[in-house]
Amino acid sequence: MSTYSHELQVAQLAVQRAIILTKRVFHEKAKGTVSKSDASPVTIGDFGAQALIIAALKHNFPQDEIVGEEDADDLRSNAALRDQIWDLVKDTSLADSKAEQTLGGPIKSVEAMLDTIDLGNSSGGAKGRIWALDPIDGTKGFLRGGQYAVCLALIVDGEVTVGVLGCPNLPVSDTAKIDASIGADQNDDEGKGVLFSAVLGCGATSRPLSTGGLTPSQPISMAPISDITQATFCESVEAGHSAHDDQAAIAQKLGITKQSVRMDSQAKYASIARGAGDLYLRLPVSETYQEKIWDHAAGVVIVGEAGGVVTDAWGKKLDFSLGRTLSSNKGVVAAPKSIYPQIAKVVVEVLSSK
Ligand SMILES: Nc1ncnc2c1ncn2[C@@H]1O[C@H](COP(=O)(O)O)[C@@H](OP(=O)(O)O)[C@H]1O
Ligand SMILES: [Mg+2]
Ligand SMILES: [Mg+2]
Ligand SMILES: [Mg+2]
Repeated sequence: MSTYSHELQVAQLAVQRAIILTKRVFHEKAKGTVSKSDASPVTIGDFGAQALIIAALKHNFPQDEIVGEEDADDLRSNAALRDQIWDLVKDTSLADSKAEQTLGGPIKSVEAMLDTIDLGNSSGGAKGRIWALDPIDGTKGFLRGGQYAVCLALIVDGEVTVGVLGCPNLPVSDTAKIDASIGADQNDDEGKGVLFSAVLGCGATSRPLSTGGLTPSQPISMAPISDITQATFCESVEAGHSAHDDQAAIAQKLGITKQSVRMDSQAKYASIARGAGDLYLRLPVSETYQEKIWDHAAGVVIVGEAGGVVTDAWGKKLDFSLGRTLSSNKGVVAAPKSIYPQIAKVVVEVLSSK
């Protein structure tokens, strides 16, 4: 077995199992949404997926730390919400019994579920093995019926080493370039659901999601691009998460004529890694906001292994060793190696002229 193959296998199966749960919630009208202290939304899907994934990690790697986005505080004071989540969690398992066994089987009780969710409370850091978990990335997209991703990465001594992104609403077929329709109204499951993975130094792959064991994978790589004016660039749907105006100015300076493709979540990283789009721009909207490690860890290693470069808006490598946030970075730029220098230069020009 090659290095990290067990970690990769567990991470892929854990994400795949969690997506069985998130898809059930996605297709329901009432998603059990509560508002967090920063006014952002969280749903029963986020809590349930975090419980299932942490349970699988703790079963296989009891010593590892976990930085998970959610905690169980709201559930300890809200019995109705807690019971709704438990109903989903206790009934979610992989259809392949060997795969389910690998993950340690079901969580034993509602109390164990709450404690498991709270195991995502690591403060992160530069030493040892730390998993970064975003149980639903793009919660606003999830609520809107758009793209979302279940994201898991292993950080070893501050370096992202394994990354897995489950994207239930991306098309299995990677032949088509993405367009504006990818961002919205994904209510039909037909031909959708992709699991992306990478191990540092070993390349990136994709495979169709399943509800049992892992399906065969294929290598992925970014699209070769010589003429930057033909590039497709991706950005968030939410104007509150990245600066649409700065991104439009950068695209214009680069001579990009195509409309940007707006989609929620790390599905943007996945889409450029498989060559369905070319660039991902995430310019900061606020001086004070610090990007969260779970919003980027998996995407960064997948894009890197697919032949891309990911830095912050000033060309600095993203530093995952500083805790739960990327406190020394601002914004994100992701692009194929060949055109990255051209883009980085224009990003700095646009930011400096403000
Ligand atoms: N002001 C801000 N700037 C950048 N990112 C923000 C932000 N406020 C929230 N976010 C993050 O943006 C993520 C979604 O990114 P995107 O816009 O690419 O879909 C959210 O993840 P969650 O949905 O997991 O909470 C959240 O962590
Ligand atoms: Mg959130
Ligand atoms: Mg997120
Ligand atoms: Mg999230």
